Amino acid sequence: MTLIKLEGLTKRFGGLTAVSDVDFEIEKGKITAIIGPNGAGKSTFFNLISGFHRPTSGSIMFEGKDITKTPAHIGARLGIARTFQTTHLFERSSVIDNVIVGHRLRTKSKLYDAIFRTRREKREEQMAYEKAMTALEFVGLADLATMQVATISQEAKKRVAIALALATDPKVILLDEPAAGINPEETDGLAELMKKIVQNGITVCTIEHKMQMIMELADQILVLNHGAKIAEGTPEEIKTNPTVIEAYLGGESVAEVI
Ligand SMILES: Nc1ncnc2c1ncn2[C@@H]1O[C@H](COP(=O)(O)OP(=O)(O)OP(=O)(O)O)[C@@H](O)[C@H]1O
Repeated sequence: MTLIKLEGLTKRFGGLTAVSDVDFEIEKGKITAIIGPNGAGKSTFFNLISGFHRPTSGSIMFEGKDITKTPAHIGARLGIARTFQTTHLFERSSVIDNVIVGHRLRTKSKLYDAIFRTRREKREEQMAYEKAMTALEFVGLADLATMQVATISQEAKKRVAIALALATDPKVILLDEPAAGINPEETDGLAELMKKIVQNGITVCTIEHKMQMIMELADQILVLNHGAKIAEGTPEEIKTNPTVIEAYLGGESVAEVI
């Protein structure tokens, strides 16, 4: 079943076409990977789906609804969550406070509520704490909840970034290079976490450069090059696709690389 349907998705920055006329469907309950060389348009593609950029043309349907012009905070409420680089975390705050802030940014209290401490505000504060704790337990970080982010490992920070997205109760989570900068063992741990997310009914869409991980993990892969879709398919199909081999790997012998 299709969760997100993209048609003719295009984003231009001045004269540069970062995403070019992409048709693609993200399947519900699956792990989809977006791959492609540096500058291929992967991050822009995520920014379009999550509403951080508005497409120049084309459309985005989410659960059959047109969300092409929906801004990010509304997209988050509809159930689209994305992770950011770990550099976006507040290093001097605790792990749990980081997750709570992430959740609060997406909940309803307005400044008025915060100042006058309305009942809704207090209720939301309690809810945010509980959501944050549940998300931390889910990603295996409950023990680190009160630690300052600056003192935890890079891998734990990656998990905090994921917890932050999970705390918003998403239907789909967009992961931006979750395994960048961590060792192979930790990469395996993150792959397990992605499987667990999907098993819990949340669709996963990930940008990742670690090919071995993607080939073992993804159900479907979208390959972008210069903003355009050059291939889509299962890992097996992508591994042997001559266009992918040529464009993505510069014609290198493929077998060892993928
Ligand atoms: N806000 C922006 N303004 C202008 N150009 C941009 C902007 N964001 C991205 N670009 C350009 O769009 C192209 C695609 O960039 P994007 O970051 O989406 O690629 P990517 O595949 O995520 O790359 P990487 O793997 O290096 O992160 C690049 O040429 C980039 O310089």
